[in-house]
Parts: sequence; C-alpha cells; structure tokens
Amino acid sequence: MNKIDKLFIDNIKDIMENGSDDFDGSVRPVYSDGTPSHTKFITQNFEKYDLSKGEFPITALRNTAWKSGIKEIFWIYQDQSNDLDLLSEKYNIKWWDEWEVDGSRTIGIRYGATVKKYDMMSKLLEGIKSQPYGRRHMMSLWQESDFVESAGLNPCAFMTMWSVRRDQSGDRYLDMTLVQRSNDYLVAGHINKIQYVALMMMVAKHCELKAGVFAHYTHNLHIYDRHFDQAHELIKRFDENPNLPLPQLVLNTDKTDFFDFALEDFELNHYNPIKPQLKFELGI
Ligand SMILES: Nc1nc(=O)c2c([nH]1)NC[C@@H]1CN(c3ccc(C(=O)N[C@@H](CCC(=O)O)C(=O)O)cc3)CN21
Ligand SMILES: O=c1ccn([C@H]2C[C@H](O)[C@@H](COP(=O)(O)O)O2)c(=O)[nH]1
Repeated sequence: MNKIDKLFIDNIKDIMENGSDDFDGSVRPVYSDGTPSHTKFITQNFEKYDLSKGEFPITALRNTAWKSGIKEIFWIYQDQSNDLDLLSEKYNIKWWDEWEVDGSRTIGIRYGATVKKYDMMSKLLEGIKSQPYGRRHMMSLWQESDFVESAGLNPCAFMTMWSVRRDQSGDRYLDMTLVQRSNDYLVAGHINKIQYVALMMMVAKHCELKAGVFAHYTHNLHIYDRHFDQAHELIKRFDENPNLPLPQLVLNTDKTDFFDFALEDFELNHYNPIKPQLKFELGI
C-alpha cells in the first residue's frame, strides 16, 4: 500500500462524501466562461511527512508539475520577485498570468515582493544559523499593509515555521510547518507540498542540517465542481494501482548557498505518473 497516495485518495473521498459545499452562497472565483466556481471542501486538514524516512508528499496518480513548482519557489524566495515577465522568461511559467494586477505585469505586492520588502529570506537563514534553537524562525507573507498598498490575490500558502531538532544519535534536523489558508486540491495540492519540501531541503543544506519532518496545515481544502469527474478518475486509478512506488526527491549537489541552488540540482526518482494527463478548468 502506498500510504501517500492513500492519504490523497482518503482526503478526496472525505471531501466528496462528507465535505461541506459553498453551493448556497456567492463565491469570488469564476470559470473563464463567467460561471461561478463552486467547491466542496473540508476544513482543518493536517499532514506530516518525515523526509528523513523517505516520505515525500507527491503522487504518481496524476502528473504533478513538480519542476514548475520548484521554479516558482526560486521566483519567490531567491529572485524575491512578483514580475510575470521574469516568471515567464526565466522559468517558462505562465500559470500566474490570469492574476496580473491592472496591466502591471506583476501580481501586486504579494509573495516574492513581500519576501523582498521585509528581507525575510536572509533573516530566516541568518536566524537559523546564529540561534538554531530559536522559536521565532518564521516567514509570514500575510502582510495587511501590502494588501492595502496594492491589489492582488492574497497568498494561499502564506506562512512557514522552522525548528531545529536533535535526535538521540546527535544528528540535527530541520523541521518545517507550512500553513495554507486555501488549497485547490486537485490542481495545486501536490505542487504546493513538493515545492515547500524543496524549499526545506535547500534551507537545511544551507544551514548544514538534515531535512526532517514537513508538516502541512490546510485550513480550507477544496475540490471545484468542474473537477468532480477527475476526482472519481483518481479514485479509480488508485483502486487499479494501489502499490505504486514512493517517489523520492533528492537535492544532489555540492553547493551550500541557498541562493545558488537551481532546478538541475534536484532529481525526482521512482516517479512515473499515470497517463493520460488530467485537465482542469481553473477558478480565476
Ligand atoms: N483556482 C486556482 N488554483 C490554483 O492552484 C491557483 C490559483 N487559482 N491562482 C494562483 C495560482 C496559480 N497556480 C496554478 C495555476 C495553474 C496550474 C496548472 O495549470 N497546472 C496544470 C499544468 C501544469 C504544467 O504542466 O505546467 C496541472 O496539470 O497541474 C497550476 C498552478 C496555483 N494557483
Ligand atoms: O499556491 C496556491 C495558490 C492558489 N491556490 C488556490 C486556492 C484557491 O482555489 C484559489 C485562491 O482563491 P481564494 O478565493 O483566494 O481562496 O487558488 C492554491 O491552491 N495554491
């Protein structure tokens, strides 16, 4: 039994069978044809993955754009940018284009622009190095003053909290919790998870620590109404393939500076996603 795929499918079943829905209220997102994008959802989902034991949150039940997810992390935490042309030209990612703010070719003062404005990444790295057992190692992208200063989609995966832990043999591990207010489960669920695991692995390497436990709290975990067929297809795929190998993400390089890591330093082993690729209409 692949326990990571099983957790994914158990959550999908929980949303589809026991979840609440927003069918009776007005909602913000719409599909490109103007129809409101309603969801079924569960609240307060919490998951833990011990990376040091080879537990990586990625599924092979569908193709997950893990390379683009990691590149998006470089855009936010290395380039510290909100620039859509940079995202497209340097990384060939166009999936943020629908959220451009007022012809600015940016997503507003959000994500990378917020990291840069408060110098969050350097402060985090220096803080973990100088006081490993500190309990204040956090980056919060939820900055009300930025929301007042500019329009933009408020960050969904908005906070990380970091701790250093020593095990009984004396090895030091970096544990991290990602707090996410809202997650489009079938589109971005595993992109968000694996991209923050990659961030954790890079910070751990920079700070000469081992990557420990990745925890993910999601406050509203939802499936859009135009993704219900794909949800049933994923359940069917799991029933037919319950023992897929566990994919393993590896950061394979001699580099040690957070700002030097690049996509080619990562490998994802034992990863052969089931075809055909599922298509999703986005709520915008
Ligand atoms: N409704 C919604 N869902 C999201 O996941 C989302 C937003 N809005 N708004 C902002 C960003 C944009 N994100 C996106 C948008 C599109 C894809 C997407 O199209 N994914 C496809 C193709 C990926 C590829 O191969 O490049 C997929 O199959 O995962 C992924 C993340 C994540 N965020
Ligand atoms: O990294 C991301 C960015 C966005 N999402 C999804 C979650 C929601 O479906 C929408 C945002 O809409 P809100 O109405 O602001 O919640 O985007 C994601 O899952 N991951």
